[in-house]
Amino acid sequence: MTSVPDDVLIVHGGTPLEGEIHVRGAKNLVPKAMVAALLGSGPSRLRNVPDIRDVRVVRGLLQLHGVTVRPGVEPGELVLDPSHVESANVADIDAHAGSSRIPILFCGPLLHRLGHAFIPGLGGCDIGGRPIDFHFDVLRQFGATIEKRDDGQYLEAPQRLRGTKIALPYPSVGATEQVLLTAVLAEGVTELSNAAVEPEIEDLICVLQKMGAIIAMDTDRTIRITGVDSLGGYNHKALPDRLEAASWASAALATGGDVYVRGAQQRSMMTFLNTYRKVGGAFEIDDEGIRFWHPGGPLNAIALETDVHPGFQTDWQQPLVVALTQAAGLSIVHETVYESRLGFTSALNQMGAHIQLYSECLGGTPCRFGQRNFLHSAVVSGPTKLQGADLVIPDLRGGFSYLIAALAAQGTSRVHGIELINRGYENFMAKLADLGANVALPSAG
Ligand SMILES: CC(=O)N[C@H]1[C@@H](OP(=O)(O)OP(=O)(O)OC[C@H]2O[C@@H](n3ccc(=O)[nH]c3=O)[C@H](O)[C@@H]2O)O[C@H](CO)[C@@H](O)[C@@H]1O
Ligand SMILES: C=C(OP(=O)(O)O)C(=O)O
Repeated sequence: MTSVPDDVLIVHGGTPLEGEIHVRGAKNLVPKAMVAALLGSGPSRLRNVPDIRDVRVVRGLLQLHGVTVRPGVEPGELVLDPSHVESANVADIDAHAGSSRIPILFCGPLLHRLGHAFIPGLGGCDIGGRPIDFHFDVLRQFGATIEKRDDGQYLEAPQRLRGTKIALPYPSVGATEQVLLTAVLAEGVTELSNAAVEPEIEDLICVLQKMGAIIAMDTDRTIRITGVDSLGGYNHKALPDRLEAASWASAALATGGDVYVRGAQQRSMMTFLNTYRKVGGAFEIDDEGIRFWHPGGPLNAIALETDVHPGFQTDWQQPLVVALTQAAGLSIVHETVYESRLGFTSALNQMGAHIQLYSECLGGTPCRFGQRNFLHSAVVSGPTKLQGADLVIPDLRGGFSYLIAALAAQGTSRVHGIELINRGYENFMAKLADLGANVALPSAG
């Protein structure tokens, strides 16, 4: 029998979410900008840092590597000082195994600084195989040697890493960041083709440019990096979390509510906003954020395909699927980024949704998973009334989706494993309370 986590939230559904919440810096940028501080000769200042688990994990890892991390003058500011990296004692690094996906990005900076690196096993959401072959292939191209042992990967750079010509088999976000964080101090020019160009990557490039890096982005997914001999610190305000913002937008739609997301930015959410409008959601953009609401009447079924940027971001998919259970007709969802990101729908079906999974590519575009028997397409038929249920959170976005479903449902749900949500949603319990959600921890009665 699988064990059920004992961190439970009791959700009494049926109340529309209404009010205002604030999103701060992006989970998918902030930890990487923190790693970039390792490349500098002086301290860096990062602002708009959210208090989420992935930030705490990277903070711990950086401290283990000799980086001093302390709060700055303004709330959400971190000052990262890498002056003592060379004398750090990393004996306890095993304790960080399985914590997040970020440790793999320490490779380039540590190789430049120390000539060697040890990377413990990675964590992150269980939504597919999540191999790291691209990362090691590119590091080898820069001149690193890699040895896999039982406890993790040992890397060495006997000489200064050299710029190289790299073509990624797929525009992987992490592998693109790996190249950036390695190429900036490598000798000569690196040309990366088929790069990922997500807004968080552009923001990381802004961070690196502030440190003294020379990075040019072409329009065709090619990034050219001219290596420099040294980098300084940076002062940067992290871009807001477009993934968290979209989650609250989906929650507003699914519960028939009205939520102002302070900090949400149109530019990084254009594809989401187009889809939101097609489904029948309303939004209004101002200089400080975006108001999202359900305008009344039926929602529209849509065809949705996730993709790399500028396509529909995969991390937006799970929360929006809950809103699609309330749309009239058949919606089609084709998940092309992760092979196993639709498993969370079986719990929605237990709540009354009608979602059928398929291994064929049901969107317009055949993807990498079509011939491989992965259930990566869904047909959602709606609208269906949802009923409260006992739910066990499977992954970060799936977890938030279960919260949305429980809030939209009639009756009471018990959502187990809520601690996982803290990995990417700052203070979500307080935000739920601010929006009038009827939720309680069991100990609070
Ligand atoms: C911390 C962080 O920023 N996480 C984000 C990052 O994850 P992450 O950087 O892990 O995602 P990738 O873009 O690398 O993965 C995309 C696809 O490439 C494949 N792949 C990737 C690397 C590799 O070495 N080999 C390989 O085959 C993956 O299995 C996946 O199918 O981008 C994803 C796609 O926007 C987001 O969903 C995650 O929220
Ligand atoms: C998949 C995600 O994150 P990670 O890469 O950190 O597992 C996510 O944020 O939805």
